[in-house]
Amino acid sequence: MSGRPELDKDVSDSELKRSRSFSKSIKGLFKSTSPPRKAPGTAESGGVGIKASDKLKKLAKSKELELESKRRDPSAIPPPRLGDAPLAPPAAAYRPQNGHGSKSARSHSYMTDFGKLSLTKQAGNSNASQESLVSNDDPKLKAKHTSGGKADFSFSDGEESDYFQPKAVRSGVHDPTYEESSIDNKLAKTPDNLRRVKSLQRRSSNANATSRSRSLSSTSRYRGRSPTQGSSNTLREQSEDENDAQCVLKSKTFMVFEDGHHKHTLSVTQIVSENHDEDGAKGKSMFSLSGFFKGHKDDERLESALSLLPRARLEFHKRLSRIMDDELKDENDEGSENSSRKGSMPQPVNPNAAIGSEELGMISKISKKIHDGVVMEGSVDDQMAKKNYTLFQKYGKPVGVIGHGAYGVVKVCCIDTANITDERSLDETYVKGTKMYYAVKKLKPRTDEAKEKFGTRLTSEFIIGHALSQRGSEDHKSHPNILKMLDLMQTPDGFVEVLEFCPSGDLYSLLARTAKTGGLHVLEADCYMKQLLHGVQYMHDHGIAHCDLKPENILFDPQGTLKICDFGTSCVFQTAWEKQVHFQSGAVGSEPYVAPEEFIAQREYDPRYVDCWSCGIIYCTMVLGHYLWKIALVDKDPVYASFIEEMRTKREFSVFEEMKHVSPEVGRCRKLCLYAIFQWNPEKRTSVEKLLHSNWMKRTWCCVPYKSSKIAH
Ligand SMILES: Nc1ncnc2c1ncn2[C@@H]1O[C@H](COP(=O)(O)OP(=O)(O)OP(=O)(O)O)[C@@H](O)[C@H]1O
Repeated sequence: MSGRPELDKDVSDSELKRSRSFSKSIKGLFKSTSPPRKAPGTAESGGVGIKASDKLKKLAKSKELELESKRRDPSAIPPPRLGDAPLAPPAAAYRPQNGHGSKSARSHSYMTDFGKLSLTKQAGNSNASQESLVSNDDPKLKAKHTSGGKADFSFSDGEESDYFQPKAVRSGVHDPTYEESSIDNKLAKTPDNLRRVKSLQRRSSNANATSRSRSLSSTSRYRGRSPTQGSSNTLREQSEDENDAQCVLKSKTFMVFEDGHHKHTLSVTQIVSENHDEDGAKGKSMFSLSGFFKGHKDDERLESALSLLPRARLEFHKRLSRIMDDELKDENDEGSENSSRKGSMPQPVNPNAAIGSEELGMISKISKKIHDGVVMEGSVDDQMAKKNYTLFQKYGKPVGVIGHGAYGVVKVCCIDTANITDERSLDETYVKGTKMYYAVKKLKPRTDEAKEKFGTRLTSEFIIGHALSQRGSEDHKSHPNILKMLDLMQTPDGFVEVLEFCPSGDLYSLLARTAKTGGLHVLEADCYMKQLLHGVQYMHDHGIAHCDLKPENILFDPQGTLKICDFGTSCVFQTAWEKQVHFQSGAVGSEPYVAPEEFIAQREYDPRYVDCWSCGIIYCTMVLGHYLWKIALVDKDPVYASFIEEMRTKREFSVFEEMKHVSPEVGRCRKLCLYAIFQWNPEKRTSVEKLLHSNWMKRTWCCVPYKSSKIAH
């Protein structure tokens, strides 16, 4: 998302291009050009899958142990090699500039929009605000981990053995009575607190039931602990919280209770609190003529938008198979050249992949639409109108503008379910009272953009988003941390995507808002990190890497459920027909979040490890309140250069060493994870999956229960 000025102007100046496009990956399905690659973290040789089979795992075990012992060697981060230009600058480039030596680098800040706090000041502030909780830490634990200073660049033995953990943790329901050393649990150890925890757990299940008011699709297996809104529910829960557990920390966006649980209290955009009439006009400010004339013509075009998806709400795969069949039928009719394609379609070997034959059919259909241009000049296609609701009929009228993207405006549409008389299924989104809100993102080619490029971007963004939205579990429910892509509609002058609406904005805005008050609380950041990792892992499980993870592409609902969005530059590293992981080359994304291997010319990299790096940077941005560095190139960024230098000479990085946590033990686990993430050599880097199994994440209280996730909670 780039609907706002970038954090740093330089970032947009040097826009990074994508070397391996989505379409290229798709083309590669039938005519594979790149040989199967062995991905780091996969044990299989030859046809490499995301995960090694059990048998192969056993076979590889001895090798893994050997590798593991090597990884524990502090020299795992090698010094930059001269051969690795541009990562290896002349020696002078390593020298601290402007006084930003290894220590003073901490006071260097690239901070622009988040506020003018330097790192030193920021750390000081947040430490002070968190001090009250530190005293609750178990002194035994403190003593136990006094050694926890130096980085060993890997997880401790405990991290690995905890992989096979008791059911209570694996179930995905956070069980504070299990996690011995978590700060949350320590706080919950007194009989009084245990009683409160039980009461909270009971309430949690009640809340799950009431949360249905939030979404009309009540079958979702992923449900947040607290109901979205519906003022009575919110008020009831709030008062129960206050009765049951005393609030020990409160900020504008976050509350921590003495028993360790927390609650996010994100503000909601004004658009949803305004009262809109049937025509989408605001109840009070009806005479805002400028607004009326500005949006009017545009809205007219939106009104006639029709879905490119079939109307009937069949099961996802049936729905898409139908498109596929139609498409193949069309192609067969067109000529004998294509007629053999159906028969020669390879059998899927990877059922988890988000991109399968259904998506391929959709890509073909959408690409054709884009290529043929606008077919609905000025009026609604009669045939389609019979089958389809228009945008206004299905998603309501626009009630406001939520953002300006690089490719068009993002509007909010609202439909009052009380006025719906026919039988129809409604897509899951933000609900307030009887009103449902959708984000409607207009997509049109930039003036200088070639049709083909626009087509690639559109299909990438929509197909990947839509496929991920539908494949959350066995019963095709979505994942809580992936923004739902609900529909793609065609207007007389372009296309619009209909998205689940997130009324609490994006992480970038949240960081900007909270910068004045000391930034996010560390427990708040930890919870978001855990959600982010879950969302990214889910993408990776389905053969997709995001490749542009940054605060602008992370949205929130008011309860703090994090949603990853914007799949326009995502990479399909594995489709339904592939066992191997496809690597890519060339830098993609925003500079501060781009992993170092992406800058190495001609070097192919595993996109999953790039996502892992970006998650680490996002986390640091959340806790520091500013970028960790401007770009991961030693000759361009003195802070990154000092990171490399400090790691080489001292095997630690002062910024990570000085990051405070409310629990020293959790802080120690976190530090190990940070060192494991920021391995500039991707082959030595940890993975998102390993991070989710780390002691840091296991000790992190997360407010989203991942019931059907295979990842331990
Ligand atoms: N579903 C949504 N709910 C709430 N706000 C949204 C939603 N989608 C987008 N926004 C807001 O609109 C702004 C612009 O979004 P958009 O996706 O167009 O950005 P973009 O990155 O420029 O797009 P693109 O990457 O396609 O160029 C975002 O900054 C975000 O805050």
